[in-house]
Amino acid sequence: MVTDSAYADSGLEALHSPRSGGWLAGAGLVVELGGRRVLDDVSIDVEPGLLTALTGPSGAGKSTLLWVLAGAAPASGGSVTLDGAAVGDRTVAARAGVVLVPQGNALVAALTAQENVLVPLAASGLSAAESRARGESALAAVGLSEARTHLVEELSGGQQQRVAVARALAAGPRVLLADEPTSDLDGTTRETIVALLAGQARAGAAVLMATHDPWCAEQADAEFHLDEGRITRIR
Ligand SMILES: Nc1ncnc2c1ncn2[C@@H]1O[C@H](COP(=O)(O)OP(=O)(O)OP(=O)(O)O)[C@@H](O)[C@H]1O
Repeated sequence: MVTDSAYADSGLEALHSPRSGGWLAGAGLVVELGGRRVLDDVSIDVEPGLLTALTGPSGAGKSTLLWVLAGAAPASGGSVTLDGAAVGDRTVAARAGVVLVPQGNALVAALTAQENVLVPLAASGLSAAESRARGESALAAVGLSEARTHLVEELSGGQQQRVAVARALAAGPRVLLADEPTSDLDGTTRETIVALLAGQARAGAAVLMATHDPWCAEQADAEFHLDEGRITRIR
């Protein structure tokens, strides 16, 4: 388990919005792609206050499940709810505080690290000063203060991954869905990122992390395992 002190050392506490976390639930989800059942009657609870791991082999359906839970991809069966209310499309889910860190980061390569973090904050209606403060704290927490003015296309894969996590944390999400957030990171940075995700959960958010990494899965409070579209709760 990642300790709270590891998180406190990150200096990110002040970022967390006082908004309480939401309980995100997928029930009986079915997704078919290319004639194949990628999610087969999948049910999952992403509970506020917990860091939950989603494990499983490559191609098991982890990314698909995260996208469906985020309202970013449709399911042909089942439902996704946040605190009992249906999660609509991505716009509605985003307004409700559901933040997705997709595999591949989805950063804008021609903007700086700082701009990538600030744009969604400004779009959410925060003042410029508040956005800047949150952005600086988030980038500092992932160890990228000095690189904040670098274009994303000039950053390494691991640095880009950290920018994507900083962008998500700065938003103060109620629900954070992170797809392989540590895949390109070295040991120490990996620990920092997992500590930040755990800290977000301690602050009340529901956090789901898809991961191939057994160490990352061990740090989580709960674990679901997907294999060939079928889900099992491990703990
Ligand atoms: N657009 C698509 N059309 C057809 N099949 C798809 C499509 N997107 C994904 N798939 C298939 O769905 C299955 C699940 O993919 P998904 O990316 O969700 O798995 P994953 O568990 O996240 O894998 P990884 O760990 O390698 O990222 C895979 O077999 C993949 O080939």
